[in-house]
Amino acid sequence: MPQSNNKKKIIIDTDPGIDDAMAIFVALQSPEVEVIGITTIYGNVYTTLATRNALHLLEIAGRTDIPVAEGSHVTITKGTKLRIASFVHGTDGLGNQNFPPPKGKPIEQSAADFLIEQARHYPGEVTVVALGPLTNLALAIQADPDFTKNIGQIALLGGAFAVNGNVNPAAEANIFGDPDAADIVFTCGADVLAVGINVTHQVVFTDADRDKLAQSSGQFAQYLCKILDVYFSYHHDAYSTKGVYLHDPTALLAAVDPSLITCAEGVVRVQTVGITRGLTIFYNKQKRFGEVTEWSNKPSVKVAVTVDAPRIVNLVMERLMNS
Ligand SMILES: O=c1[nH]cnc2c1ncn2[C@@H]1O[C@H](CO)[C@@H](O)[C@H]1O
Repeated sequence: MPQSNNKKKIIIDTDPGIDDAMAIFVALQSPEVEVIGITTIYGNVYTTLATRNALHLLEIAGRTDIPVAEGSHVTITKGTKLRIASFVHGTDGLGNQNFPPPKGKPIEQSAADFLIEQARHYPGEVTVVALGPLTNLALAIQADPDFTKNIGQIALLGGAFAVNGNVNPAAEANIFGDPDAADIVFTCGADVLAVGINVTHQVVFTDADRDKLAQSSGQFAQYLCKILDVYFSYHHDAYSTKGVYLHDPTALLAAVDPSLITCAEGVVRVQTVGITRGLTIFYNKQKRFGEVTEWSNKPSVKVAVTVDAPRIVNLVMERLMNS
């Protein structure tokens, strides 16, 4: 597919994952977007499998021109006790389909080095859409003092702002995966947009939507219908919603078209210890506190507060069916 220069350059940092696969396909089908790379991380699966799945998805899409850079296998504090959500996505991360291994290989560069290099190469132009724990971004921020200036935007799927989490009542899965990294990203001073489950839980892809997708001859539609079963079963068991949450496609589309959401601006800090580890606390700057707090003098970020869910579901459907 020929790429023109006025497209938004996007790197997808991802742990595929069924809704990650949807987001990747939607991105590849979005005329406003040029996917310049995929970086991988643990979360829905371990990093090695995330890399394998990213390469596989690009092969399915016929887009092996897009580089895949493998990310960290451990948290920013070198933690190895990772929480892997195979119960949401299947043990292979893609609905227990046991696809053959991809032919391609990741590039030599690490995810963090790739992020640093691309941000430096296209200053102010690259959007990172982060769909997993934020370790790679935190590593890039720590390794290169210019990264936060060079990066255009960090649009992340993470957090549960003033609602319960999905790992436990406090924490959302991506932030819980590496709370220290998340706190580094939220306070780094870059243009950060957080799309949390307070918003994505409003974007439901129903059983009827899936039936419609199944009737389409679109190649991405057909592929996704094979892998979606496990994701639907999990949602039927865990929630009383008749459908699945479109977490990752919502974050991707919000980064591409900000008119799909409204945001509040303020400072976000992340709880890194204790029973509320992974909790995201947003300070709206309405009260001038008498004393210095952990939120004082920290840069503001944007947090999504409302979403045009019908328009997102339509966009996802349209782009997957026309493939
Ligand atoms: O209940 C859950 N536990 C762990 N991970 C989940 C759950 N539901 C969805 N996700 C995964 O984590 C991100 C959203 O938090 C999404 O990427 C989704 O695939």
